[in-house]
Amino acid sequence: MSPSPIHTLDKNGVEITSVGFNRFGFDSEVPLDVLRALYLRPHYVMSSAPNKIKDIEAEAEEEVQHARFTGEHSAYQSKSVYHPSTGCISYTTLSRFPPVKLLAPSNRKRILVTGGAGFVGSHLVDRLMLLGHEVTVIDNFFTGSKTTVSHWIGHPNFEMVRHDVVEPFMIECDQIYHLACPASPPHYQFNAVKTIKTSFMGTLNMLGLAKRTKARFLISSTSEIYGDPEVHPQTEEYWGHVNPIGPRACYDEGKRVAETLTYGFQRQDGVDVRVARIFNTYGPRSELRPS
Ligand SMILES: O=C(O)[C@H]1O[C@H](OP(=O)(O)OP(=O)(O)OC[C@H]2O[C@@H](n3ccc(=O)[nH]c3=O)[C@H](O)[C@@H]2O)[C@H](O)[C@@H](O)[C@@H]1O
Repeated sequence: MSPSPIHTLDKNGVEITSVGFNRFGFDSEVPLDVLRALYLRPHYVMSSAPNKIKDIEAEAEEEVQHARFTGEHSAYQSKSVYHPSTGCISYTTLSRFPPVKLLAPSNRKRILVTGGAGFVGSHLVDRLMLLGHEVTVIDNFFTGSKTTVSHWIGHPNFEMVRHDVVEPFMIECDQIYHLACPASPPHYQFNAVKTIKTSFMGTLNMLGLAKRTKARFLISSTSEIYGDPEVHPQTEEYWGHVNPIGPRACYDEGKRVAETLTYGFQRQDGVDVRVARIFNTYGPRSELRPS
């Protein structure tokens, strides 16, 4: 038999079922059991016992006790469970997230990922989140989709902003991964001027941010900077063979100028930079069409 619900009485012995008031056209009345559902359950839980049966029993008992105060509103609260054996912490709000490492604040980086809703970006976001960092994604969703990172939305370490990198973006961060750019021929040729503007202005804005915040900066470049190469395989010393006015130039030359900017900021301003020239990639979340 489940324990009887808890009733709170006022000084006249009348049960209190709500707080706030509804008068003068202003309604601030909230049922008490809804409020209790939000604040009564312990938010932070330590779990050292991998014993599943014990955990399930303890959780069931907690549910019963919680339901005595909260009636039908028992599932409204977030919870954080720390597992000392793996050093991970699981956060639960209304949905449950994969466990991420619990890092000491000094090891936890504030990381900005531009283009983080895209194919490569979303896998990077997964990795950084699982490692326990704080990740902010900015993306204009031109080719990316919120669904690629929707499993992190609501997580306390995750933020997503709809923003076009051609406009400046101000944030305090320790690292910047700059991936925002249309990457497949139909996408980058859709608006060639915008593509090269994104590469140039976007990279300039992100390098400016890296300079101001002293953030480490990585840009995802491309094997296309080699153009139509005369050397196979291409080594980093090879400078490429690019047609500057051809239909692919907006992407190829855009990434080349982005690399030039990146090394310019390194030489002039001491920005800590990395360039990753990505060759053809595919996998889960990539589009099922040739690119
Ligand atoms: O292989 C490569 O060379 C490319 O790899 C990735 O591109 P990928 O993940 O394959 O492509 P998408 O899935 O289209 O991701 C690009 C992301 O940038 C975003 N984006 C695009 C254009 C723009 O102006 N702003 C912007 O935020 C898109 O919405 C998308 O989320 C990198 O994001 C590119 O910078 C890199 O050039």
